[in-house]
Amino acid sequence: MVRGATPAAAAGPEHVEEPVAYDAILLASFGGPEGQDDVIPFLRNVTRGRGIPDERLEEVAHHYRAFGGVSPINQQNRELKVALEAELARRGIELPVLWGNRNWAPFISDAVAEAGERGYTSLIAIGTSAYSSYSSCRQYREDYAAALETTGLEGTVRIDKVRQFFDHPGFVEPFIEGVRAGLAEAVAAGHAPAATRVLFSTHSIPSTDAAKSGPAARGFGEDGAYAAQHRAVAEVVMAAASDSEVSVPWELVFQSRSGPPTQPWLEPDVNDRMRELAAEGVTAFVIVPLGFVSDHMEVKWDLDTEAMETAEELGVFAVRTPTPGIHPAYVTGLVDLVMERVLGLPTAERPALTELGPWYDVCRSGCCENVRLGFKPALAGLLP
Ligand SMILES: CC1=C(CCC(=O)O)c2cc3nc(cc4[nH]c(cc5[nH]c(cc1n2)c(C)c5CCC(=O)O)c(CCC(=O)O)c4C)C(CCC(=O)O)=C3C
Ligand SMILES: [Fe+2]
Repeated sequence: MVRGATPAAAAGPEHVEEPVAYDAILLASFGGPEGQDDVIPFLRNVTRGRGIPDERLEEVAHHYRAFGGVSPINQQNRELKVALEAELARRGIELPVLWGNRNWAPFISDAVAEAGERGYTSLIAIGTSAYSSYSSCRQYREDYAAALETTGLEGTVRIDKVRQFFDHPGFVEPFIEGVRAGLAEAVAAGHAPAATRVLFSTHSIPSTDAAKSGPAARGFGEDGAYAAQHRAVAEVVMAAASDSEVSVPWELVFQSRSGPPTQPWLEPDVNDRMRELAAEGVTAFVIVPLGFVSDHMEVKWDLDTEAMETAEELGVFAVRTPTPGIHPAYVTGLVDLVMERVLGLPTAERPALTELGPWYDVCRSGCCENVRLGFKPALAGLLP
């Protein structure tokens, strides 16, 4: 329900829900392997039912193998959990944090089973993904529904989720600091603003997923809310991080594409674009992992390894700016996102740095559907 006739509320569908006295926070993430023997079973979990070609699986396995079969993501989530617990304690908020993953132990269903054992009946989920798309939003909502089914807790435990937080100041602030520092480095290395590019990089997704991202009724165009949200956040970051007299051009690029070559995914690829721009005379790149919350494998391999090799090959300057990780602004922001639901804050009191937000507490019907995989039950969404 919307309280107060705020312009945002008046303009669109209801964005905010009634307050709820949640019992616990469900920190939900992707999960990753923690040893060589985990790699293939993990990749089978990730690609279940998707027909990703074996060559690609081998290729991805190779990325993990190069790091001893260990993805950094689980350790990063353990650290995030500890940081959230510290911030909750500091603010005197008595909400335990349960952590579970989509593709590796501890699984989301393990965390939900534990909630059931402890007698919790309402959970507020934080998915470690900021934007709207099937992979970054709806699939988590499907996982919550599946976890309640697996554990037999349907009808006993309620799971809500915090809004997608792409434009929440706590998520955006670390990127602003990173771009400011990255631009300063490029200048210090003697690169002119006109010969410098800020490349905001995010996970490529199939064009069909992009088109379906966000509520259809809002008409985000062929790349959907996913691309619109990234562009809007990039504008905010550039405005806040740039010197008012000097303007450095920026672009949105994509990385970590998979799937068959015949299937269209969002482009351009970060490496391809670096090559084109270098040929046009660009000498410095500030690469911003805008689509990622922490330095997991997509960042460590696709940016820190591959994109840096591309830069070396081209003989250009490149710096990769930090992800939010456990930046205090991000951790505080995540707790704020939980508390706006506990308190049932009206739209006008919910911080959002772009005109696209604050995003919905409950996703609109049909939002972020996957036309390739078909319909699966999902929580925290309006029914058709
Ligand atoms: C939008 C998006 C995010 C959100 C950004 C975020 O949440 O941060 C994300 C996160 C992640 N993706 C990850 C890993 C993988 N993603 C895969 C496959 C895919 N991801 C996709 C999209 C996304 N993925 C898509 C459309 C596919 C193809 C499958 C399909 O057809 O729909 C595959 C399978 C092999 C391959 O295809 O590459 C792997 C191994 C990891 C873990 C990294 C680690 O271990 O540290 C993380 C955090
Ligand atoms: Fe992925």
